[in-house]
Amino acid sequence: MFLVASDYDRTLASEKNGFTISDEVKEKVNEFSKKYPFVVVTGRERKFIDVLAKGLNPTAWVLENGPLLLIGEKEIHLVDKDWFEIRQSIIEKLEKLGLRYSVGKIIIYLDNVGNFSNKLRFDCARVEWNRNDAMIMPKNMDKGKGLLELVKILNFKGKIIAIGDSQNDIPLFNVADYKVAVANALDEVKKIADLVLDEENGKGVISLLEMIESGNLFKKIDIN
Ligand SMILES: O=C(O)COP(=O)(O)O
Repeated sequence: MFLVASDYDRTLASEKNGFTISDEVKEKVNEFSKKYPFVVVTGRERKFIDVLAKGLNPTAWVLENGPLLLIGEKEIHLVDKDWFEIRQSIIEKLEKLGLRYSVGKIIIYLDNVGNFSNKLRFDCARVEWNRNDAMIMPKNMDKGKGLLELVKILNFKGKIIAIGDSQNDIPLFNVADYKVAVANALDEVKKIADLVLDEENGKGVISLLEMIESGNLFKKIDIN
């Protein structure tokens, strides 16, 4: 038994299409998800996914980089109440720094703030990067922790195959049994992957799913 956990931006969907998922990738994932568990593990908020990935029906979602699970219409928030006080104090600091941010149901997003990385450090929160964009989130949370909570809820006990491209996928790779990087992944992600695909973005995901369905992946690895 295995489960596929896939990142969204620059993995399922490409920047070229403004991160809207292509029909080809959508159809493949929807068909695959009827046979095997397939989870999208993304930094994105639900409101963007509802538009960009309209019609995509994976087994479940891990959103906001870990703390928000979506199974069917059931939303589960993995967060302590005191986080919202902490979040408010961080927002005040961001205001003082004059940085533009947006707030999800749980986490804070900042785009294009690579130059501020040394100012974006907090004792009471974790800052996760996706290239130049930052996400500020509860300290004990990341994509890997969110996925492990989901797996418990689904009562899934098999192996995890993860696919991704960026820094925030590294904690996801850390909980996976087999790690796959798309061709457009950052070098630091490719370095720790078990398999680096020749194809970029959604084409990479399709080729991984085809390798699984044909049994070719399991000739290379013992994951069953
Ligand atoms: O950074 C984001 O908002 C989403 O990115 P991800 O799907 O690559 O995690």
